[in-house]
Amino acid sequence: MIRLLKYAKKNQIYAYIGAISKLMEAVFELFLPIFLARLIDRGINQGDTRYVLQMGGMMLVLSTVGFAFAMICQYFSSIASQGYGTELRNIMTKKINTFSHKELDEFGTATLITRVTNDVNQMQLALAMLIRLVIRAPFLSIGSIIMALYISPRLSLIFAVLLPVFTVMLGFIMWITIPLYKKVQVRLDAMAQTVSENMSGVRVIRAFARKGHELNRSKENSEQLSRANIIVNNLSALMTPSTTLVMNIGIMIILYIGAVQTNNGDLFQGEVLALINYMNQMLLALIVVANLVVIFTKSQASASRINEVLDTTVAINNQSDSKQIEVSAGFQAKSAIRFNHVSFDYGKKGVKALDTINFSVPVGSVTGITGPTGSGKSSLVQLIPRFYDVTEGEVLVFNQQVTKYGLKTLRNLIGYVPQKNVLFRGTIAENLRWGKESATEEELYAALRIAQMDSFVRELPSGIHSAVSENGKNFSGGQQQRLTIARALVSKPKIIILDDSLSALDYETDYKLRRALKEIKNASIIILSQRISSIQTADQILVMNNGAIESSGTHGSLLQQSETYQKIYQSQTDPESIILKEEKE
Ligand SMILES: Nc1ncnc2c1ncn2[C@@H]1O[C@H](COP(=O)(O)OP(=O)(O)OP(=O)(O)O)[C@@H](O)[C@H]1O
Repeated sequence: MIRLLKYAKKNQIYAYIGAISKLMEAVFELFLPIFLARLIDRGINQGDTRYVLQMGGMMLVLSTVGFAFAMICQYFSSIASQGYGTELRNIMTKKINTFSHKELDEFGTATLITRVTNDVNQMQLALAMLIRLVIRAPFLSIGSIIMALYISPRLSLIFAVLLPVFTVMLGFIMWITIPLYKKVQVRLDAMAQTVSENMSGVRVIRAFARKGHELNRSKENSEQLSRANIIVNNLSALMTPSTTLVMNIGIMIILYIGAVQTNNGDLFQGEVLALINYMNQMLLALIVVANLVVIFTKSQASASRINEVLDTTVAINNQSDSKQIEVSAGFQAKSAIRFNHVSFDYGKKGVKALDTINFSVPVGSVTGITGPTGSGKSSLVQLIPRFYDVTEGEVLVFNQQVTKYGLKTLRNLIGYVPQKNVLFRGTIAENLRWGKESATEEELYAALRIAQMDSFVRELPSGIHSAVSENGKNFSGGQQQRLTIARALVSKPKIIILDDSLSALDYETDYKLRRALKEIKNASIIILSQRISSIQTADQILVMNNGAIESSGTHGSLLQQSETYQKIYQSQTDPESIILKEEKE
C-alpha cells in the first residue's frame, strides 16, 4: 500500500495542506474545554458577566476558526485523493494496454474492471482518511491526556486505567473483524465477477435458456456476500455499545471523584466538565484510529490487487517505434511473412498449440489457411502482429524479425480482422477511423467499397455518420463482419489477415469481397477459413492439423495429395457423404 503512495506525489502539496488544516482544527478543538472550564468556574460561579462574554466569544472564535480549517482540509483532501485515484486509474489503464493477449487471458476482463474501479476507489478513500485522520487522531488523544494532566494530575490517573482497557477492547474487536473484512472483500470480488460475466454474456445466457442457472449463481454469490457482511457488521456494531459503556463508566468515575474533590475545594466544577470532555475526545480519537485500521485493512487487499497488475511482467517487450527506414527497406523483400521453425504454447508446458511451422507468404499473394477446428489457425496468425510471442523459432515480416519492430509500426503494417466482431458505440465513421484517425470520408468509403458495404451505408439516412450501438448490435452478423473488415482496410495495410472473417457472408458477397481485396496493389493477404470456397482461388493453401502444417499447395494439388483437405472439401460439396457416414454409424 505504501508503494502506491508514490502516485499521490503529484498532489502531495494538497495532501499536506489538508493534513495540516486538520491538525489546526484539532488544536482549536483541544482548547475549547479549557475555556469552557474558565467560563463556568470564574464567569458563572463568580457572576462575572463580562468574563462569561469574553470566554464565550473566545470559544466562538475558536470554533469558527476550527470550522474554517475543517473546510480547508475537506477541500484539499478531496483534490488530493481524487487526483490520486485518477493517477492510479491512468497508470493501470496504461499498463493494461501494454498487456499481450497472454496477460489478458490470465487476468480476465471482469477482474481487471473491478481492479481499475472498486480497488482504486478504496485506495482513494484510504488516502482521504489518511489525510483527515492520521495526524488528527493521535494528536487529539495525546493532547487530551496532556490537557487532563494540566487540569488535575490525580484525576488523570483514570485516563491511565481507561486507555489500556479501551485499547484492548478495540484491539479484540478488530482482531476478530479484520479477517472477516478480508472475506467480505473476496466475496465482493466473486459477486462483481459474476455480474460482469452475466452482463457481457446476457444474449448467450438467454439463448441457452440458462437464465435460471445464472440467477441461482448470482443469488448464491449475493447470499454469501450478505452472510459475510451480516457477521462482520454485527461484530463491528459491538464497537459502539462497548465503547459507550467504557466512556460512561469513565464519566461516572470522574463525576464521583471530581465531586469529592470539588467539595474539598481541590477542583472546580468547570474543570470536572473539561476532564469529561477530554476523556471523550481521547476515546473518540481511539475509535477513529480503529476505523482507520479497518479501512487500511480493506485497502491493503485492494493495494495488493492493484500491485499485481502493475507488477505484471509483460510477455511482449516493445521496441521503439523509430524503425521506419528499416521497414521501408524491407518492402523490397520477396516475402511479406516468413515463419522459420515456429513453435508456440499458451504457457502450458508440453502442450504445443503450434509445432515447427515453416512457410512464407510472397508479397502480393493470397494465402488460405484451413484445417479442423482447434488445429491452430488463429494461434498461427496471432503471432504475426505479436499478440503472442513464439516459444521457439522466428516470425519475419518483410525480412525483419517481428520482435525488432516497434509494436505500433508492426501493427500499422497489418490489417487484422479477428474472428469475433468488435465494434464500438459511436458512428460508422468513428469506428472506421480506428484504422486511421485522419482518414477522409473518401478513404472510408473506399474501404467500405472493398468490404462490400458502401452501397448499404450510403442508403442509411445518416450514411457514414449513422449510429453504431454497443458491440454493433444494430447490424447483422454479416454487416458487422464487413464493417470490421472495412476498418482494417482504411489504413491501407500491406498485410491483410482475415481470421474466419467471411463466415457470415453469403457466397456471392464473399466472392466479390475477395476479388476486391485482390485489387489492392501489393497487399499480401491471409484468409483463414473452414469454407473451401473462400480459399480455393488462393495462391497457396496451408492445411493445418494438430498445430502443424500437414500439407500445402494449391486447391488442385491439395485435392490430389491431402486427405484432410479432401475430407473438408467433400463435407462441403457433398454433404450427403457425411449424412451417409452418419447413417452407417
Ligand atoms: N487463449 C488461449 N489460451 C489457451 N489455449 C488456447 C487459447 N486459444 C487457443 N488455445 C488452444 O490452442 C489450440 C489451437 O486453437 P486455435 O484457436 O488456434 O484453433 P483454430 O484452428 O483457429 O480453431 P477454430 O477454427 O475453432 O477457430 C486449441 O487447442 C485451443 O484450445
